[in-house]
Amino acid sequence: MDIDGDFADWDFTGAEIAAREPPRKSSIWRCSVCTFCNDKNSMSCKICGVSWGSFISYSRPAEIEVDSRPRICEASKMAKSLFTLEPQRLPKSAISYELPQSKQSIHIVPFKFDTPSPDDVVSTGLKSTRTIPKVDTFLMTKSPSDTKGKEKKAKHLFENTSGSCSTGIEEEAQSLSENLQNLKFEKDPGPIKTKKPRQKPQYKPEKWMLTGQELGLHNQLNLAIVGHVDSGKSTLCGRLLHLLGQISNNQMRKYEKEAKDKRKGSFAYAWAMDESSDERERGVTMTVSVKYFDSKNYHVVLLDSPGHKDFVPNLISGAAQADAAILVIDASIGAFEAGMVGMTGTGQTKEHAQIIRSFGLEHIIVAINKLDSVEYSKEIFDLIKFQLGPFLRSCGFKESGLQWIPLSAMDNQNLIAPASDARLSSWYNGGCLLDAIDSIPPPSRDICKPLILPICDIISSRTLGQLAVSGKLEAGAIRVGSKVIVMPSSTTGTVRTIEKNGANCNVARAGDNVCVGLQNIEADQLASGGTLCNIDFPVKLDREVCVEEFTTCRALGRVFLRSSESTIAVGIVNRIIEQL
Ligand SMILES: Nc1nc2c(ncn2[C@@H]2O[C@H](COP(=O)(O)OP(=O)(O)OP(=O)(O)O)[C@@H](O)[C@H]2O)c(=O)[nH]1
Repeated sequence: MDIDGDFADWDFTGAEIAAREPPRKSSIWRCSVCTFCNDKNSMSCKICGVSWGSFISYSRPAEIEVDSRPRICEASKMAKSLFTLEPQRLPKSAISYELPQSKQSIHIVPFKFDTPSPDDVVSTGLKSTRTIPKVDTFLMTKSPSDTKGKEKKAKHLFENTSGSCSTGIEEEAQSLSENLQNLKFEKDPGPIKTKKPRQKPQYKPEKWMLTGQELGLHNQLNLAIVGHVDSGKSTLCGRLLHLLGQISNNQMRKYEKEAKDKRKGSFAYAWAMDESSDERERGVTMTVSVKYFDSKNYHVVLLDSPGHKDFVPNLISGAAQADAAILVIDASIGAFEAGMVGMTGTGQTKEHAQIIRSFGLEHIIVAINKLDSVEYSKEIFDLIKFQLGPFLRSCGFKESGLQWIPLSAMDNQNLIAPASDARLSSWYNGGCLLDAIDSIPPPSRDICKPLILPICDIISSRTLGQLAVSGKLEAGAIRVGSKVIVMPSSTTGTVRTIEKNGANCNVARAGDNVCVGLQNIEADQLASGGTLCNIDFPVKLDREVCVEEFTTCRALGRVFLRSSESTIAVGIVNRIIEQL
């Protein structure tokens, strides 16, 4: 696979990275992301801009045992640093060093965290600003033939400046030379011999697949609810469902009583979403909980995601199914900051925003919650907007894709109607949360393409039969009796039942979240991460993971690499190369 994206040291082991981090007493420090040797006085890396200071604010990394040897999970630290960059500390323009003796100048372009999203790159042709000019930044070259000359050049710079100046240029030249020595050059494998991509026959959708969209019946909006742990996501969802009649008063009274009996009275609304006893006991969402309500414009599927960092993989499976998101921010004192950075670098606000943008989501409602705990302060609302806005824009969200809604889920302020509390209504006269949801533009659906249903979960239920899979239809349509092929096991089966929005139905189309009961398939032929496909149009494969080129199917063209419980790289599949 040829993968494009933002990568953070994912090709090194934690121990290797640890070995490379210089002791602070040295005259240089080596950037753990790009390995560039920086002057001791530089607070951020001159190549990639990662802040040295951001590493030291973390507590000592956990040691884990691998093959009976202790290993330090430094990769996790590196990844965290990506999400805790402080933009104002990055060098804003290219840095030029004049080396007077050699009459040479070195021009270094700073790292910018404003890479266009994969969607922008593909659909608008935008390019990342984080490119490094070949001629100027010779340290980044990997061609062995280039290297000899450039190594000479660096040594020459070092020799010419050594001992003759005391301005830091000597150290700079030394670090250049060291950087060259530390680069490992792989033998150039030469051009890769590839087969031409297989020509697929043209797909023609059948009539029954199209009707829903043509009649305008299909306004489903899959809405992921994300945000730092305890920001109030489940409470917000529970409140909305109760206000919109999806939870009866009787049911709500039952939740209140049960929560009170367990001394967790404040979690009554969250209990509507967190249904497992483990989740209720711990007061923490662990899996993505799915509920529905109807707004003026949409049939909304709420995907309440876990906020705790241990459950980010579950959040990813929720984000993968979403069309838009609500990012919930806790406005209470200290909580917003914890979500952004946290004392131990565990703030999930940034990571979640990155993840949802990487899944191509363009519309995000920032719900600034718990304003009741700060007297509905306009200053706090503005401050959060001021601090979070630039970060969201740097992730690739456009101004037009962002909506900022002040609210209190607990006090029912500004959820489905304008705020009644004068402390909020005195300064806010914009729309409520439900208006913001209705103003999200309708998502486009690939109904006219062959079926693609990535499998999120394998489930067994009485109504669906012994074997069923759940997930969101990314493309095409499916109906009871459809023959499907399961990839990567390449086994065929028949759709026995379809469950959508908790009820049985006969047809489901792109955009629907469904549970599909299957027959004539064995359990060991199904796995999460696999894909149900049209029998004549299976996804291309050369090993046991289902991917498609991004331009063909966005959902199967995205790649996330996670290590030590952190997202360390995101990217897209540009090309699937079949080696001869
Ligand atoms: N004061 C105040 N407290 C709130 C509000 N919304 C939620 N809470 C409280 O915040 C705590 C956490 O709420 P949850 O809804 O479980 O938070 P969460 O984000 O779903 O938690 P995870 O899914 O575990 O990350 C509970 O004690 C809630 O009562 C609010 O608007 N105001």
